[in-house]
Amino acid sequence: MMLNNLCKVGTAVSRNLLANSTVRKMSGKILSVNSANMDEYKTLNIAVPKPFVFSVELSRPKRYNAINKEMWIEIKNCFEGLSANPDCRVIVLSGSGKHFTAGIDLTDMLQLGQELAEVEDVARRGAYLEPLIKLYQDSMSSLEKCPKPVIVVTHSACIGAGIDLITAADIRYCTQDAFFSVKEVEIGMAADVGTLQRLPKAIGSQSLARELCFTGRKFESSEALSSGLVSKVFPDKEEMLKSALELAENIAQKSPIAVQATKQNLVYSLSRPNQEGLDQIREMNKLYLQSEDFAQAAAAQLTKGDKPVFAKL
Ligand SMILES: CC/C=C\C=C\CC(=O)SCCNC(=O)CCNC(=O)[C@H](O)C(C)(C)COP(=O)(O)OP(=O)(O)OC[C@H]1O[C@@H](n2cnc3c(N)ncnc32)[C@H](O)[C@@H]1OP(=O)(O)O
Repeated sequence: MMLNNLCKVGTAVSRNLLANSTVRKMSGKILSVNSANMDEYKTLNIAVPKPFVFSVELSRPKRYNAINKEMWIEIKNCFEGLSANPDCRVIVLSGSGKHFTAGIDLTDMLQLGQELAEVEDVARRGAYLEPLIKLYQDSMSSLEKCPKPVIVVTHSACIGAGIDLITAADIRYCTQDAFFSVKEVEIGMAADVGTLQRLPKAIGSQSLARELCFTGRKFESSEALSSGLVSKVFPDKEEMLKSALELAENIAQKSPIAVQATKQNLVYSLSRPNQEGLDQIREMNKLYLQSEDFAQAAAAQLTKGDKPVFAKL
């Protein structure tokens, strides 16, 4: 394989020297989030601000982007659609209006309470709730399962379900005025759609994660930064979005095979022994090291040539 790869690198070196960019045949996959149906979402604004970069904006500004049932469903559909969309390599997730999100829509919850009250038997109420909780869990997990990196940018409030959402993303930025709260205990419930699983890993301190989850106390951007929940703090939303888009553009120019395999292996390795992570990446790379991307990118590094242009994936 090594010999084969070296040959490929050699071929790619000469190809790169002859032509700095390669035109690739485009994939003809059927997409769930493509330019034709991007406008169909009621609670999300979807745009393509840069090549291969999608922006997804929570868009219920009058309700502070409180997540109602429609938004839970749309988040899931959107990220599942983008997972399969070869035109999408990186996603920037933001919130419109005054706050990033006020968490779950509490009026939806009241409505749910009324619906449950109409079901007499406790086991049947449980059977009604179980698939709903599963749907909401799958909605948040769709960010983590999406093989494309998700950069989330939060401003002002990020509460309750907002923490479930952002901890399922890959990279988190916030503004100076941002504040956070794992508010579930305050509304009398244990967080059940991802925070308890992902927050301790995101910040690396079980002690702090547990304190935040048991108390629901509000914490500011400075503590989000020092704890590792976010990796950068910006003076305002405009600067944050600009920087997130630059980062997204940078990632989008790299081999989609390399980036997506990297995300998949990072996510896979998070909750497994190192050996299992190594086994998975070995299985993936025995295929991916034979791809044109590897040959092209390695050749460009070797010759200090122009940035390669990678085919859609
Ligand atoms: C299966 C279950 C899955 C997931 C469960 C997740 C649990 C959670 O998400 S727990 C967290 C729930 N959210 C909250 O407790 C947030 C409560 N709201 C606030 O703390 C504040 O409103 C704020 C978001 C910090 C904004 O403050 P401020 O800017 O001062 O505005 P307000 O005057 O407080 O509110 C204006 C307006 O918005 C309504 N509103 C706020 N949050 C929600 C919400 N989560 N759901 C529905 N509506 C919300 C608030 O009631 C006001 O409404 P008016 O009609 O204007 O009075």
